Amino acid sequence: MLKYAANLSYLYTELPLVDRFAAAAADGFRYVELHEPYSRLAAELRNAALQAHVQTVLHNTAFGDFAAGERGLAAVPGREADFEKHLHEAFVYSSQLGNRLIHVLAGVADNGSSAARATYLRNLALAATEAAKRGLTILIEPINTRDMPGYFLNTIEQAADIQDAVGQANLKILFDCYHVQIMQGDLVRRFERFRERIGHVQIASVPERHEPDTGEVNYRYVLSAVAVSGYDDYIGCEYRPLRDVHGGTTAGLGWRHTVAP
Ligand SMILES: O=C(O)[C@@H](O)C(=O)CO
Ligand SMILES: [Mg+2]
Repeated sequence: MLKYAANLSYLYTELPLVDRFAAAAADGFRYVELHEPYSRLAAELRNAALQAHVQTVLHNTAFGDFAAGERGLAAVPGREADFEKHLHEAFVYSSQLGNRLIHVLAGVADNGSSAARATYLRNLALAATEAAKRGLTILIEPINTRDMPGYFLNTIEQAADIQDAVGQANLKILFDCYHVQIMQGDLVRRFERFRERIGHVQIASVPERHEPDTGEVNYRYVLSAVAVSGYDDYIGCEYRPLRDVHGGTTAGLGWRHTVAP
């Protein structure tokens, strides 16, 4: 049985963030994930999760100045001190929320640049070393260049190369099927090939990023292959509900009965 985590940055956005924990629980989710928890006090979110009896499994390091185009800082030369602040903040929230996974955002940087690569390796080594002391796993996620032009990390192969260069066991790949399908395709074979390197999976329809029972990807097939592989980490439900217009996130959860093993 795969373990599904409701992404509270995309699902239940009809509600304030603290109320989304209870909404997810009411729909049967036992796990949730977040992009940026930093707009709320960690204690407030922890209480919301505790009261709803859901476990937070993942959050990201901060985007930074989103309006100015920042999408994280790990691969951005010259911003190491700011990256370290983001990392520290992520650890503080994880100690409050209890999640063991932190997605470190690479940021916008030229992935042909040796300075950006060196900065990324330096920051990831630091993040993985500090995370290991806390029993945490650091994730890196290839993101498609259509949604995030200029983002440093775009393919699973590039992520595996970075993983090898950092060489720390608690640095894993976040395999977001939505991004992988847009950039590369061959989802099942690629998942199987990199299976041992993957620490988290996310799903959404392609190309619209709605519920996984719409769009071009056959998630019934893909998720069955993931289950058969013995994958026992989480599946993040990171989509923008199409059926919001018909009455909110809950109305679009039928896919859990039709495509989810
Ligand atoms: O796929 C995504 O966009 C996210 O998983 C993320 O963390 C960055 O926005
Ligand atoms: Mg994702």
